[in-house]
Amino acid sequence: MDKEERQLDRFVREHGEDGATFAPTSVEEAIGGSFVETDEIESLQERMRGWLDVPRPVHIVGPTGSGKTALALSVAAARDQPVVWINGDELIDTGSLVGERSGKAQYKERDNFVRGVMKKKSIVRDRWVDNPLSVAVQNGATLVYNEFSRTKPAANNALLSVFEEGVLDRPGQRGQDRIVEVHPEFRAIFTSNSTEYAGVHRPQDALLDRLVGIHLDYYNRETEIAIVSSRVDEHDDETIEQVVEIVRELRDRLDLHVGTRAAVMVAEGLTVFGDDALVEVCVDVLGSKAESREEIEEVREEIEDVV
Ligand SMILES: Nc1ncnc2c1ncn2[C@@H]1O[C@H](COP(=O)(O)OP(=O)(O)OP(=O)(O)O)[C@@H](O)[C@H]1O
Repeated sequence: MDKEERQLDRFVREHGEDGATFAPTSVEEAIGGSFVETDEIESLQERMRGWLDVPRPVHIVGPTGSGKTALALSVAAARDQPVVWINGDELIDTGSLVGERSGKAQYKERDNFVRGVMKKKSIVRDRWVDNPLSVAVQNGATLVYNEFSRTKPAANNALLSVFEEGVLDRPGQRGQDRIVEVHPEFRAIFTSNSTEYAGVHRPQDALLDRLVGIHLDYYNRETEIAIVSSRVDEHDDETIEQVVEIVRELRDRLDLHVGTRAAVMVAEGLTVFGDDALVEVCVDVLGSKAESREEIEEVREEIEDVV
């Protein structure tokens, strides 16, 4: 294998034949456990499924750690179609959504034009790599575009013609390959964080105009108890209920986003440090959100008061 062949071989091993990476592949993989469905969650899933059936893309907006990603993946996974995942990022550009030319592909041609004399010819061409959006629209996949408002609006412009005209423009492609038809089974679910969404990352109105927006708050008490007990099985019901009560109370009192993830983490901490360490465990779980020593001391005081 020469150098170029080795590079190509490594690229294919890392990215697959078409260059696209898809991760995570299931809701269980994304949340590291089984997905809990309560009445509250089922009713949200039903609402999302209804809009996807219309078909309209769905945008879930909610605070950090409230369960947006898990919910989006659960609805995507329940459709009998492949799921394609994109994580929004400042560095994403049009090419990383719709495909681009990436490296070279080498093809070998053998000519046997004089009997017994073999001529080998190496042809090197630009290699076209489809990326998640172009893979999803062509294969009728359900696209889950997590935190899409972190991507610069200019890159997300590629989505406008997908929803409006049912075609995807791949500017790096030439001729008739440039425009691809959107597969009739293609659907899209977007998530974004309520604080970021309202701030500097607000996506262009032309895109928001084409999405149905479903605003999530933190789940109700019953759902949070069900989620925490599904994630940490070492505790009795009473301990789980206490953890959820404390987290919900801190959520109201503190000027921090205290999501369901925090409740799961507190329950995990108690399995290691024991129930007597409840205050310390809560301080550690919320500690990374406090910006100064003074703030963490205030957080500790509130925790002690609540516990
Ligand atoms: N229905 C559910 N079943 C089981 N666990 C869940 C469920 N919903 C949320 N969780 C738990 O809560 C955590 C947070 O959920 P998720 O990652 O979906 O939140 P998010 O709102 O997307 O967070 P972020 O804004 O940080 O991306 C998950 O890691 C998982 O532990």
